[in-house]
Amino acid sequence: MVEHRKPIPVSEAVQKVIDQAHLLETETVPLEQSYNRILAEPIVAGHPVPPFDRSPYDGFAIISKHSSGASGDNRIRFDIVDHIGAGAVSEKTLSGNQSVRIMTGAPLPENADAVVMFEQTVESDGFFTIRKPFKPLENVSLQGEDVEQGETVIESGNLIHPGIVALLATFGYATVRVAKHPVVGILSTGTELLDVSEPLVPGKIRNSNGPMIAAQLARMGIPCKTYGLSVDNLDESFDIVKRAAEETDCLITTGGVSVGDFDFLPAIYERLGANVLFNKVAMRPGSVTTVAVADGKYLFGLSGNPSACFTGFELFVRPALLKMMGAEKLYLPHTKAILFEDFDKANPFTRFIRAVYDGHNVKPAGFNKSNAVASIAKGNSLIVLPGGTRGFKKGDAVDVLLLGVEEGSAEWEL
Ligand SMILES: Nc1nc2c(c(=O)[nH]1)N[C@H]1C(S)=C(S)[C@@H](COP(=O)(O)OP(=O)(O)OC[C@H]3O[C@@H](n4cnc5c(N)ncnc54)[C@H](O)[C@@H]3O)O[C@H]1N2
Ligand code: MOO
Ligand SMILES: [Mg+2]
Repeated sequence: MVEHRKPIPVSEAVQKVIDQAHLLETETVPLEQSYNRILAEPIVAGHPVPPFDRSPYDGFAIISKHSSGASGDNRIRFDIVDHIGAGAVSEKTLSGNQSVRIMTGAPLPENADAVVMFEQTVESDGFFTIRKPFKPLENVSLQGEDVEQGETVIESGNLIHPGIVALLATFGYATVRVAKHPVVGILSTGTELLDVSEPLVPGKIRNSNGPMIAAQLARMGIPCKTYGLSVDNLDESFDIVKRAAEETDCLITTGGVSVGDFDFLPAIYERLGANVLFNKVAMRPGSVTTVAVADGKYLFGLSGNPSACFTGFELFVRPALLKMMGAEKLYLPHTKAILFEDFDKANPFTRFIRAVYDGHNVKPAGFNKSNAVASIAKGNSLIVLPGGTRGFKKGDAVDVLLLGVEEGSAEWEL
């Protein structure tokens, strides 16, 4: 008799999954290898930025009070007593109408408190004149105006993106403490599966899920072990899953999780004594997505249908791996967008539709069945339509989850 499974809401399923995450250890990597890793220490400013008062322009450093009263009819003259570029420090201490010719990034000389841009002067040999008064600190980048010494600028748990790399470099982090990567395995199950280099033969298809998931992991900067293909045979599949689970923190299988005669993952979980968190989610595609935990290891049983498999990774695997790495922002970023075409199908379950989002409008990325592959290739986002609804019209505001965006969201907003 066919097993009847009880679907649970997507948000509950996501919560159940991340609740099982155990924190991985940390390691130190060279700054050049830190991109896309999860920061495992706060970035604390070891010095102010900028570290000294400096000129933001190419021009002349002056004492502002000596410019008072300057006008078109009363040009005020300053003598040039020194000349410095960025990297040099002037030995001069200004007094009266003295000035230093100074380039962008150079520290202000002693007593100077304003900078006149070249464009604001008329220059002659050894002096220049100006036609407007300057205020104290006019055209000065003050020490610490960007970051104060001792400030925690970025908290632990953030993803290291290029801006964070710049900040790390600013403070001299030649090495950075980051979360270790989880060891993730991928096993594609299905007697029908061929390797990508094999020619098609009747009844068979090429394995697209395995390479797709490896790329989804690569997008997160996470390497993987691939366990290749396994035929739908309980004993054989059990042996591979058992070994793979021992060798990894997280094993992702695809296929074999539904109620078919050759869907063996449910039996494998049982034989392993795994704790099945759920085996039915109120979502389409991916309703049969199953997640289990055995000996502290995640076993993600993603559906074999490519669109369901893709969605299952983004919704469940991604936040779980991020949580293991101590990340703060676990979820795909969410936005609202305007539906660009009618969507008349009923949504008994929450529906995730591969879609193209252009910053304002969103529309389904073509053929949108669970077994579709082209719409995964064309989409850059997922439209989310709540369960129990139907009849969305062009012009309606809908929820959208963005794919492939560096910075995630700290909240599950759906
Ligand atoms: N009687 C029922 N039948 C089905 C149900 C159900 O509730 N009752 N659920 C359907 C839903 S929904 C889905 S989704 C699929 C899920 O099936 P499985 O996860 O067990 O996956 P398979 O049966 O192994 O494969 C499904 C489909 O995907 C193709 N596939 C598998 N692996 C790959 C791969 N690595 N690369 C590309 N394509 C792959 C496979 O050939 C099948 O066409 O079950 C429904 N049935
Ligand atoms: O699990 Mo299936 O993908 O809902 O269509
Ligand atoms: Mg099946």
